[in-house]
Amino acid sequence: MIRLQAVSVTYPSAARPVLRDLSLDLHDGRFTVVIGASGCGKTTLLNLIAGFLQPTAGSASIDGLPITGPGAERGVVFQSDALLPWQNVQENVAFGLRLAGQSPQQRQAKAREYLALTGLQDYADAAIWELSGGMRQRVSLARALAVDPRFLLLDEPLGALDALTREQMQEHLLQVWKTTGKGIFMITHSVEEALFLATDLVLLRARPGRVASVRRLHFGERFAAGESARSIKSDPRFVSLREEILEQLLHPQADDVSEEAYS
Ligand SMILES: Nc1ncnc2c1ncn2[C@@H]1O[C@H](COP(=O)(O)OP(=O)(O)OP(=O)(O)O)[C@@H](O)[C@H]1O
Repeated sequence: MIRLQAVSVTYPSAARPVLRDLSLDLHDGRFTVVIGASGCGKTTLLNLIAGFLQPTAGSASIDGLPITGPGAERGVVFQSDALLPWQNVQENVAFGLRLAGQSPQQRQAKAREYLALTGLQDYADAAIWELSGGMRQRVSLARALAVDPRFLLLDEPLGALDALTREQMQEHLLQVWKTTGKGIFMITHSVEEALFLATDLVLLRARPGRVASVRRLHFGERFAAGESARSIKSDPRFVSLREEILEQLLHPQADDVSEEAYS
């Protein structure tokens, strides 16, 4: 488990903390989604978990050991895909494996496995510029998965995609989550996306960033168990919760921190 305990972050150039006294647990195998107003500190939170940033106060740990930097058990996928345009799809997926010292045969086998998992088995030899935005994000996902991290950290990975591709990618992410059993931590600006994917939905308050609520949800689990996305997204409980969270984002109230459970 990854644990943030009473973390605060103040950037050297800033007078006020971006995150203050924030505590959050990320459980193995669960899909934690963070939503909050622009600038409330979501990426800062991800950077803490990834080990790119150290807290000014409080602690970030994995299995009780301090997070002191990036680690192979935490794979990161950014909004812009950061693929290497001079390498083909398979070489991009195998990139981390080469850094890990694996042989060319091992790299090829692993890359093929994760290309199949992300539905790109027919594109191993394709150039990056030949791919659509959704396919590029799937290559990024395959590259992060190939080094077999315990947790995937996704910073608004679907933000640049058109609406239809985005819905398809949401379904794809749930399938990958179900197949691999990885813990996922994801940032999104879409309330509907957050509700559909999350087992743990974290709402952040702004200035300074802190946890307003953590909800346990089961909509993504229902999709993983075979229910259709349309049926889930039109479920009255889904619709009313979407409106409730939108209202909380648009008109934040007092700083009550709550733990709630929804089906
Ligand atoms: N390296 C930095 N130095 C100084 N200030 C920073 C730095 N990185 C982020 N900030 C500031 O911290 C605040 C939170 O930024 P962050 O990117 O974490 O928020 P966010 O919720 O991810 O935003 P968005 O939803 O717009 O992507 C912003 O006001 C931002 O300007």
